[in-house]
Amino acid sequence: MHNGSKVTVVGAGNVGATAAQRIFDKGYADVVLVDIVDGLPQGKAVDILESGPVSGSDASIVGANTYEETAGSDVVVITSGIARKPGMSRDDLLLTNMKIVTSVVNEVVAQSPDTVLMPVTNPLDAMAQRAFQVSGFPKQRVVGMPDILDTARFRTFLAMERLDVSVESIDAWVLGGHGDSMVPVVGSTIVGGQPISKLIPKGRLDAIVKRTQDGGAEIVNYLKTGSAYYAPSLPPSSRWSRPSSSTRSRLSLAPPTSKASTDRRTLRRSPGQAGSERRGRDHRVRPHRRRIGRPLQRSADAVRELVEVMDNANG
Ligand SMILES: NC(=O)C1=CN([C@@H]2O[C@H](COP(=O)(O)OP(=O)(O)OC[C@H]3O[C@@H](n4cnc5c(N)ncnc54)[C@H](O)[C@@H]3O)[C@@H](O)[C@H]2O)C=CC1
Ligand SMILES: CC(=O)C(=O)O
Repeated sequence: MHNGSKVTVVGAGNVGATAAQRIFDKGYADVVLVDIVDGLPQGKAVDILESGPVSGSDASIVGANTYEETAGSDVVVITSGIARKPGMSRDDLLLTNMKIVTSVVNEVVAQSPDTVLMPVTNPLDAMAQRAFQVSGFPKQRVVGMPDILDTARFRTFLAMERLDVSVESIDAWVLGGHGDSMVPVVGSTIVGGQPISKLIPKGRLDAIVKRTQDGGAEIVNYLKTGSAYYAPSLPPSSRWSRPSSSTRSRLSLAPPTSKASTDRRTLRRSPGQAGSERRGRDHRVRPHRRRIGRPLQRSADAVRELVEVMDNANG
């Protein structure tokens, strides 16, 4: 059932182990699960492997505390790092996770120089930027995950408004960074061919936008000892192997060579699929640029501040 691809997942905690399980279950790739905790990735990998006869997966999965097994990975998903607790923002994780992501990227790139890096660790935009800097990869090979999550949350909350349609019929987009200032684009949200503003009153839409922006905090406040991991562990690699009409956009990052270029590049979540889809998306978002321009600028500023803190920390 698997297709010969190899995905490494670094971090065998909540997000990493769940992502590994999903990739394995679907047979998208053989999986290497890496963690610094002795026995943790090995134990989880064997446990997942033993589920193969039940899930019907013939993929392989191994756990490791070092990186030799990861050699030749097509994709490396980076989930290693600390997660926030109630009262913390994603940004509070910055310097601790910067050091972890830096060392992990050095290790994985040494083994898989042609891989695609997919950082998940928070604060995501800053970590993706870090991975980009440390790896020296072209921006197309450093792809942050969160817009899949943010957009999934937005679509879920819209679907809860008794629209009586499948979530698959809700075509929506969230732009900007994966932080409190993310920008759900109400103006380009379409349900069954209808603009969302025709189906849901403005007050409710405002509340849905806010709930999407606070989606991570909502779950942290329930869990108290960690953050969300089921929705965040959607295996993005499946998007590459199985593109569909509901393919979401992805965030790619480029170097902050100037304020303007940081804004433009940091905030462009480029569809990771066909050029035709990209043109379609641009066409849909362009009319709303004026309305979302300022919120996107705020989101870019927030990301830039984090990148500057990292640069000053010189880690
Ligand atoms: N961008 C996004 O949308 C999301 C990001 N996250 C972030 O993902 C990260 C992981 O979250 P969880 O899995 O819930 O945390 P967790 O605490 O369950 O797992 C983290 C794992 O990383 C491992 N680790 C730490 N340092 C390491 C290193 N140097 N090398 C290898 N492994 C190392 C730990 O041993 C632990 O097993 C957090 O930073 C969290 O904020 C979580 C959900 C969504
Ligand atoms: C953890 C996180 O970033 C989220 O749930 O959005």
